[in-house]
Amino acid sequence: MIPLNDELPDTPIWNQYLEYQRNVSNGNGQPSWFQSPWLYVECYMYRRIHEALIHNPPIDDFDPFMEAKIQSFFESQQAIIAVCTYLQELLKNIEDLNENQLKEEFFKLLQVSLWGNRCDLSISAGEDNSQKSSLLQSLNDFKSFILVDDMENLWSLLLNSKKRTTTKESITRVDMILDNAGFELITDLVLANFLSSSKLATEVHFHGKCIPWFVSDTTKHDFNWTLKQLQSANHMWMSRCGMNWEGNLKKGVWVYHDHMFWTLPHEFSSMAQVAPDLYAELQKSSVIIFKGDLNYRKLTGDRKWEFTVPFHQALNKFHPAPLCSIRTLKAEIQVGLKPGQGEQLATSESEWMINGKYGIIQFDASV
Ligand SMILES: O=P(O)(O)OC[C@@]1(O)O[C@H](CO)[C@@H](O)[C@@H]1O
Ligand SMILES: [Mn+2]
Repeated sequence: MIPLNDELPDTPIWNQYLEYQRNVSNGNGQPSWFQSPWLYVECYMYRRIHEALIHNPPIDDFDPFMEAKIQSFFESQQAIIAVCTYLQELLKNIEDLNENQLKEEFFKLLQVSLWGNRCDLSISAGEDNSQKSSLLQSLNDFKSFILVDDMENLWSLLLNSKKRTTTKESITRVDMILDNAGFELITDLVLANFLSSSKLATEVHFHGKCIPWFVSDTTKHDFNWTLKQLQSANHMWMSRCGMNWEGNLKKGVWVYHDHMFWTLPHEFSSMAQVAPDLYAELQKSSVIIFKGDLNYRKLTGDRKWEFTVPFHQALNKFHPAPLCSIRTLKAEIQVGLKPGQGEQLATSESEWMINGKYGIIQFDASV
């Protein structure tokens, strides 16, 4: 690993982090691909690709993963139509739903967003990994693969907040730390639309990446491209979604943010120190939803925790607001399991932590 040699705002932070890695390697030589922590070297690789491009105008804003992301979007077309159609049908009578019905729909869309996280192009090394079938019919079959299910906690928080939101001024703000573009992003936007339309949230703030990242992660360009694509689709409900979502952004009930911290190698327990402005922004949130596996690795510091360690402990004092991780398991890290749960899974399925078949919706309330 060598220092970065470009002039981006995050360059000094990356180079300081390299120094830090040199110091912690305890004289075991230079930080390097096979010796240094995987989280660091993997992030570094994506940042080095970006550096190579930065040095080569006019392709300095080229996204080498754009083609794969676009292809994956089109390959998921049928599944996208299915969720957009489901949402639009649901919105027709959302005002008439009672509390239980609303909760049932919320749980469904949370699970769709969870399984949407299977579609990531980093784990498949850029190969096709799109959603081919409609997820909605399969949710019951997948239920037993949810290893930690804190959907009730998330629901109670949002419902209580909605009940308090009687005056016009009170705000329920949901922040979504986005992961992959393509089908997963659509499922996140569908969930956000449901939250806004049911008034479970008065504001939704999305957070994307500043540079191409882990192949399929959402950049501002991907976000805008997706909305335009939906709008111009030859399908009524897809295009309705695209129109409404752009409308929400224009009205300011939805806000898109990016911050360089999301493309640094740091674990989130360093955020308050490394990016105090972002930490302060997240403190305004009623609940933060972290999508995906990489965010889970950064939430827990990518450490080899015992499976039964409480999520709160693994967060290592990262508590800007109540938060919830929604991820399918693709990296060998998991906390907050019941005693024996992890060991049992390991005996029946050696790849349970890395094959994306299992998922969690894991909540931490305390600030
Ligand atoms: O964050 P995501 O999109 O859910 O997953 C990203 C990911 O596939 O990338 C790495 C492999 O390259 C793993 O850490 C992780 O499983
Ligand atoms: Mn990703």
